[in-house]
Amino acid sequence: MFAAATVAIPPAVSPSLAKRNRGFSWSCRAERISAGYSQLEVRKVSYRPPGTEQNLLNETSLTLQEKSFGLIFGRSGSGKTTLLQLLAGLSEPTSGSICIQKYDGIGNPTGLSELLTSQRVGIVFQFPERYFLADTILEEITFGWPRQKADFLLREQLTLKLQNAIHSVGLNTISWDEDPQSLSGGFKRRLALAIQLVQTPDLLLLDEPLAGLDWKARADVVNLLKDLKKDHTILVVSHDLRELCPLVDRSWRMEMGGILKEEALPV
Ligand SMILES: Nc1ncnc2c1ncn2[C@@H]1O[C@H](COP(=O)(O)OP(=O)(O)OP(=O)(O)O)[C@@H](O)[C@H]1O
Repeated sequence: MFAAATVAIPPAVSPSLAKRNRGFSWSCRAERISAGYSQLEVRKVSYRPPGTEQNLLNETSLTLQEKSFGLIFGRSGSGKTTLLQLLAGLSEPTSGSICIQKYDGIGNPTGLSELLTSQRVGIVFQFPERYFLADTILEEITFGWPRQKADFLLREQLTLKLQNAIHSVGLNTISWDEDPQSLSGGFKRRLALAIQLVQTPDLLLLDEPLAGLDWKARADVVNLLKDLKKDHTILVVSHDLRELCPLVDRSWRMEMGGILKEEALPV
């Protein structure tokens, strides 16, 4: 199940977005070359939904370096989507933490780790197109953008990023006046990705990005993810291991009860 009501809606633009753009950038290429790298660190995260008796996740840990592609696979109901929801800040871990840690060129941590905030994460849930709300592509992407006069600068920044996002998902050949529902399956997924990319997330989470697409659209989305991987840190939950295998840098199997083990893809 996916908490899909948020799918088509770009995360509300908050002051922390502007702050993030002025401050630390996880994806700063120059810094990475001269002074090491940053990575996502999920540290012994357990999760028990309020009012329930059982943990859905049990001391889940993983690390994923910036600009890497991670894939989590495993049986239905094992807790994969639950983990993505925690990473996106939609629920809070019962224990453990989710951080970004910087390292120097020889792998020593530099400074304190920072908690991963929801403003730094973009998430595309399964079947995102089911939740498109607007009549045009432009309205769909700008839905939820600040409308107040005082937010003019923020809107201007988002507009600049919009061009990049549209270009990076290959939607630039399509009129922004088109109805999102008239797009092909593959282009609907592109639109869902563009909505998230406008917010320049440090981490992009995708839940079953190939689900429900025909073979052509699946190949298109795989190629798109290959391109996005050059500039983004991507963590995917999927059952489509064979198609995604060439992109994967690290993979984990989730077992029932939310137990995560690093393991090569069984393909
Ligand atoms: N809020 C909740 N309260 C209680 N149980 C929940 C809650 N949310 C999810 N679950 C249960 O937790 C388990 C893990 O669900 P989750 O959707 O994370 O699995 P999944 O591995 O993503 O499955 P799939 O591959 O089918 O998408 C399921 O048994 C689900 O019914």
